[in-house]
Amino acid sequence: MIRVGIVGASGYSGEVLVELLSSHPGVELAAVTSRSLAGKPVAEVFPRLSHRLGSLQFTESDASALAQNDGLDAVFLALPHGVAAGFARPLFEAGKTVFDLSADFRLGSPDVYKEFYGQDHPDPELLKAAAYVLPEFPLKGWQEKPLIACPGCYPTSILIPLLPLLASGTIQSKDIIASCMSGVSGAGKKANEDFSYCERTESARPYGQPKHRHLSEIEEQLASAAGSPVILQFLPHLVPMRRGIVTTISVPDNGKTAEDVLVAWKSQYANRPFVRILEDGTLPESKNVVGTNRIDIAVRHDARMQRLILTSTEDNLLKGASGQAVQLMNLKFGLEETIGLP
Ligand SMILES: NC(=O)C1=CN([C@@H]2O[C@H](COP(=O)(O)OP(=O)(O)OC[C@H]3O[C@@H](n4cnc5c(N)ncnc54)[C@H](OP(=O)(O)O)[C@@H]3O)[C@@H](O)[C@H]2O)C=CC1
Ligand SMILES: CC(=O)N[C@@H](CCC(=O)OP(=O)(O)O)C(=O)O
Repeated sequence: MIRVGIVGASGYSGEVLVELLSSHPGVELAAVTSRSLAGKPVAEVFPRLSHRLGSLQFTESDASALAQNDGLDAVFLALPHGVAAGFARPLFEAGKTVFDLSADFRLGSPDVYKEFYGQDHPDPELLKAAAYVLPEFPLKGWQEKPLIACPGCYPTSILIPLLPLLASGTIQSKDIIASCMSGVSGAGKKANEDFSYCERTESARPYGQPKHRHLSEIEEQLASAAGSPVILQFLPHLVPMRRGIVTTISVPDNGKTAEDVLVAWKSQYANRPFVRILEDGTLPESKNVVGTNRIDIAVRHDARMQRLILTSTEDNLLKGASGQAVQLMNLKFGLEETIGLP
């Protein structure tokens, strides 16, 4: 059994981690923390999961107490960026495996972090210990790293379609446009008028354009696959759904067809359980993946514009966050990749 803890479990991704890890057959959920819920039974806060939570209680989000807890092998950080790094350091020094859902260890350079996140990196030295891992496109040897940076939600929806195409030279690294729609849970559990029911129901809007913070992570990963710098236009939108991301990418066809894209995708994803390539004429739709750890992808060729259209959809809280983190835990600890995942 892997003994795990979740920090920041009162938030959206933390709750999904509680849901997944409390029913995972290879895991003992040993610690669940929150500043606002410390002392409360977890079963009382999440009644729909109460049948499998026993007498587990929320404890304070205290980094040194978690580091000193010999009953923990791995800890999931479901905390805001800037905060997560402060927890990662003591856990790392205590020899725990850390799965960080925030952006604190996703970038190679503290300068790029500062440019896109508007603050100094909290622990630049620790960046060297971290590995950014998209499970379908892993770096060699990542399992040896003690600190795993889980990819962001939008980045996952963009990288899965694009990485194999850039790595294989099917497309080139110029003039790529990604337009994405996210459900409101993507913003976290914010008590903010902009995310209230009346503001968001039946109303969608663009935001974060033209320089959303996820561009840094997306461009870094695309450049590493392409072997040269990549600049992307990223157009996020907030839409009235609870969960889900729908992404449409437009890219020059480089003389290639939809069939060429399918060949590159299949060679990368043929045996990957959570990537479904739609070849039956249907297009990705969020309702078909929400509640699962899957990402659906499809391609169309626009002969008039000489461009390829790549589409994807995922659940931002599963494949875009907590599901992907559990998938990474499975792989890191040598379990079957799909175990405990919907
Ligand atoms: N929502 C999504 O779709 C995705 C989120 N992520 C990332 O995962 C992380 C968590 O996101 P999400 O669950 O949405 O966020 P939420 O805002 O829903 O939850 C974050 C939790 O962190 C705790 N927290 C906040 N500030 C502090 C602090 N200073 N010290 C200790 N704990 C703190 C809070 O719990 P309390 O106040 O009870 O302690 C809060 O409930 C973020 O970094 C986010 O960017 C990644 C991919 C997708
Ligand atoms: C709808 C919405 O607001 N989404 C968030 C991104 C989701 C998220 O939490 O970002 P990470 O993947 O980096 O952790 C945003 O645009 O900032």
